[in-house]
Amino acid sequence: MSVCHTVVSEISGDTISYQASSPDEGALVRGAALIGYQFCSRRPDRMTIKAFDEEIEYKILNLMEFDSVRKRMSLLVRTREGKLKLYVKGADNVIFERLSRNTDQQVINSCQEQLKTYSNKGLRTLCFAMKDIEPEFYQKWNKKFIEASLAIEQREQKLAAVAEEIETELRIIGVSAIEDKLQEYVPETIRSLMKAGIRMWMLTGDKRETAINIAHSSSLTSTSTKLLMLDSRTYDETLVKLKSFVETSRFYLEHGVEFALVVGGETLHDAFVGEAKQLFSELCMSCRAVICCRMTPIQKAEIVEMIKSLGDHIVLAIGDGANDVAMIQAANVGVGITGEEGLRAAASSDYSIAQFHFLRRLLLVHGTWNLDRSSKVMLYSFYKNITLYLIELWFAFFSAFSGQVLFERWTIASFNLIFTAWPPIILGLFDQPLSDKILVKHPFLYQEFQRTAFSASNFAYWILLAIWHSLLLFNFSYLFVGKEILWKNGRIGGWIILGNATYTYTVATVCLKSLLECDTWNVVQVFCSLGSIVAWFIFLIIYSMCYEWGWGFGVDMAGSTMMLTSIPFWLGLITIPIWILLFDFIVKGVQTSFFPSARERMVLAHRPTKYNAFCKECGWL
Ligand SMILES: Nc1ncnc2c1ncn2[C@@H]1O[C@H](COP(=O)(O)OP(=O)(O)OP(=O)(O)O)[C@@H](O)[C@H]1O
Ligand SMILES: [Mg+2]
Repeated sequence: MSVCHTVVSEISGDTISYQASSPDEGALVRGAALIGYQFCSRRPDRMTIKAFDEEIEYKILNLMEFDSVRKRMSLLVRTREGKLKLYVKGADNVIFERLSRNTDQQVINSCQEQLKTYSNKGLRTLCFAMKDIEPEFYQKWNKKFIEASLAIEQREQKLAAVAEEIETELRIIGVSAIEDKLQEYVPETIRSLMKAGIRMWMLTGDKRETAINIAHSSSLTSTSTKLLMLDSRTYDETLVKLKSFVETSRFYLEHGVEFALVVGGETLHDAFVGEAKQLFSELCMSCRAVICCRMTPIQKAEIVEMIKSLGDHIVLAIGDGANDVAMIQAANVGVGITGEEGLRAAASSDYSIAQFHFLRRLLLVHGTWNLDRSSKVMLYSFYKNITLYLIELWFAFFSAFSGQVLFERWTIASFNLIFTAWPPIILGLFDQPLSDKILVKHPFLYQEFQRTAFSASNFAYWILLAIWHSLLLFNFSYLFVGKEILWKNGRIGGWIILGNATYTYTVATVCLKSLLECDTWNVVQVFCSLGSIVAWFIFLIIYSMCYEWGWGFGVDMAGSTMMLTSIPFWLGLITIPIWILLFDFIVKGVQTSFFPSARERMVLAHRPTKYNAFCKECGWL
């Protein structure tokens, strides 16, 4: 424990502190120090340990580093007496495969017994083994090792192959167990996410018993969950097992029995082939949870790819170690946890969080808000553009397809750029359909928002609404300022007055519509919507003066400010947007009162009790 590792020590005064890239190694070295074998220092070629009061120095000859595929590491040292010793530590299955054939069966049995006891308690286990190396063998082997270390191509594979040659005929020297404490609120988070309709899979490099235990303690499975163990070694065996499990799962589903699937890394490649793949995916999709143990990083990524290929699934992968990087990158959404295992996972993820339980807020609150906001922004953007441009179409019918456009060209260009730019931006940034506390408290809302935020019918509704609004806007505008006498002196308007008035009513309707669509009003939202309408008036006044000031452009708009002195124009501004939006308001009111969705019921149930918000469904301030 105090020799075979890659921990680095820092000595300050009498105390030695350890820096370890793997928390397990740090724990083992500290554990060894507690029982009298203190690791003191490491230089590139030698290390010192203090066994009780005696200092022992080892010359470090070769280090075969740990990786998640080899699931072991080894260190070859020369002792003071000149003997060559290889120390190996790693996962139980890899160490047992490499033990000497002469190993006493009783020792193996007692180790396995001990490992079982530990892993049933959810502890992470490791096996330790060693071997004496003959100098002649070492000479030959070391040449190959140096060659592999200097290789430019496939260095890792070559080093692993050389290591494989020496890591044989081992003598077991013991097993260890480390408690891998769950972070805070892991069970609560998993329960919430499952209630939100998210399927949870646990992919771990750990052994089966430990994985099952951790699944229990993290609420992924409960005591009543039936476990289907898929641990066969051959394809035929896997196929037979899968067929019977599919039958069992159908029975469980019919009788409402909760069940989970446990798959080992060795079985996984068989489950991904031919007929087995079909059965495996059916089984996985019907389980409460899937636990995959003894996974290599590549297998984790393969599973993510498989789920993505099974249909319309969005996969989120969350992990904290370097062995989770491939999986995080393969997933649609990758989340890395920064912590004891370094920053590799966080660096390759889309979102990085410090604690697992932040995932609950990330998904249930920010996920829900973002989905709702993005859908609204998108639908609203389609709506406002269709509304404006269809008016041109109605005008084309009206002007017998003369080619004349209703709006002045700069005002058309400024519609998206200035006068209706801010309402959707603010809607997308600040709208809060429900407060974060409610969303965390009622995880089912996550699914409800997914169902209602965006759908083909919703999209069609907005398009039809835009067509309807554009028709109303054009016809009402024509009614108010098209032919009527607009001024006291008996003058009527004309094309440019009709165009500017229709544009004004459109900007007002579209900006007020954004207020009607957002679930919460705040100062910025109100300011931007009303401010956009005011901005149009300021633009109109300045632009209509440009020609007069001799700037050489804006001839079409010259003198348009006279529109502002017409009473019918102002009458139209007060009534047209309100008439148009009143219809929307009534539709919404009827729908919310008589056919409320779960989301609307929640909004009504949690409406603010103070004079601090606007609840559009019940229409009170
Ligand atoms: N530093 C190490 N030296 C030797 N063996 C190790 C070391 N760290 C882990 N192992 C063994 O290798 C196995 C695989 O490790 P890996 O890091 O891929 O997954 P894990 O840490 O067990 O699980 P997870 O996927 O949840 O991180 C471990 O279960 C353990 O038995
Ligand atoms: Mg790990």
